[in-house]
Amino acid sequence: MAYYLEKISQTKGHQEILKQIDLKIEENEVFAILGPSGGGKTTLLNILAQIDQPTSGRFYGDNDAQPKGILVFQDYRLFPHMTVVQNITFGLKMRHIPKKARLARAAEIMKTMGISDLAKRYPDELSGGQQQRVALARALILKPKLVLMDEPFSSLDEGLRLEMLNFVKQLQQQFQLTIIFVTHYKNEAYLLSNQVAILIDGTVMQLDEPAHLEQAPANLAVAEFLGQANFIPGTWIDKTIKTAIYQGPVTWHTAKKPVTPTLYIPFAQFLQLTVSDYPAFKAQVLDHRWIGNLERVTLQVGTTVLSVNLPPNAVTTGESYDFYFKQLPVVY
Ligand SMILES: Nc1ncnc2c1ncn2[C@@H]1O[C@H](COP(=O)(O)OP(=O)(O)OP(=O)(O)O)[C@@H](O)[C@H]1O
Repeated sequence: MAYYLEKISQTKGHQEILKQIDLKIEENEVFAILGPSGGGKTTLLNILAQIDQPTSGRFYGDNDAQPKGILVFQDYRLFPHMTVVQNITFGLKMRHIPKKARLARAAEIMKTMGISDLAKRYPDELSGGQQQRVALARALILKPKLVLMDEPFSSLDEGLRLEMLNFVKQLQQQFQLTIIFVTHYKNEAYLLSNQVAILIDGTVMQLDEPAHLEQAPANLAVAEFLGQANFIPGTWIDKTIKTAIYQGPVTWHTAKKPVTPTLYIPFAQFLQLTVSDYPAFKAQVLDHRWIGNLERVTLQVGTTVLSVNLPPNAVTTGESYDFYFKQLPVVY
């Protein structure tokens, strides 16, 4: 079943927390809602979980059906007096699923999550990460129609968080689950979902693929939230922009030409040392640091300092280089 959010608004007191949210969530997909703190993510999930009523708008399934079988995944506490397999099969037992079928389903899910050998242990004999895996297995074994997850792994360290996200993805595919996943970490959203909705100030500001989001944020608010970019204020001189580091032609992704333009230079994929049709500026290298397969290079142009990602050993500290835009630079 696909799910539809139609013009959902929520007002509390005088505050308009959600403004006319329209979204469609396809069956068997992980749909990521990404946004800063206070953007309205939890308020929206509470409406989808039917804990709260919207001020206006509707949440419904195919053929106007009321969504059922919704599971909110947030409580990791395991039953301390039950073994791992008893914890995992508890929900199925409550639903009167026969023991043989319960154990078969538990065996399948435990195998996926690499916890088969923990089956007979009690929660206090497990590491934090193992407990998380059991909790995830215990929830998803119920094969809910729709799973809502509100920053479920935000308290975990990065390694464990990525591991849990991989399990979510695997279980989602194995059990054909529909998941709405809310987060303020863009990498989590990108890892889980091909379509990401950016929720800022109660408005879905962009619904897009991760790569396109980074290349062409819909507006300045989205670009600033996604971060990893330089924002240089400028003024118009006819159709060109004048900033402290660059003067020349630009383009914009917003519907209207911005009144006070801000030059947008993401760290990645916008600047290069190879000559192009779009000369940018001459800059001195202040610093360059290894960040995986690239280097984060700090540049100075006049009194402006900016950052850019370049291949390793492309530059030397103290030297000056001519930089070029890969394409016509963008303003917001
Ligand atoms: N009951 C309420 N009455 C008034 N304002 C509220 C109420 N609940 C939430 N808000 C406000 O609505 C806005 C959105 O809150 P919400 O918790 O949905 O955001 P969020 O994106 O989930 O943030 P976080 O990631 O910090 O949890 C915030 O400004 C919050 O202060």
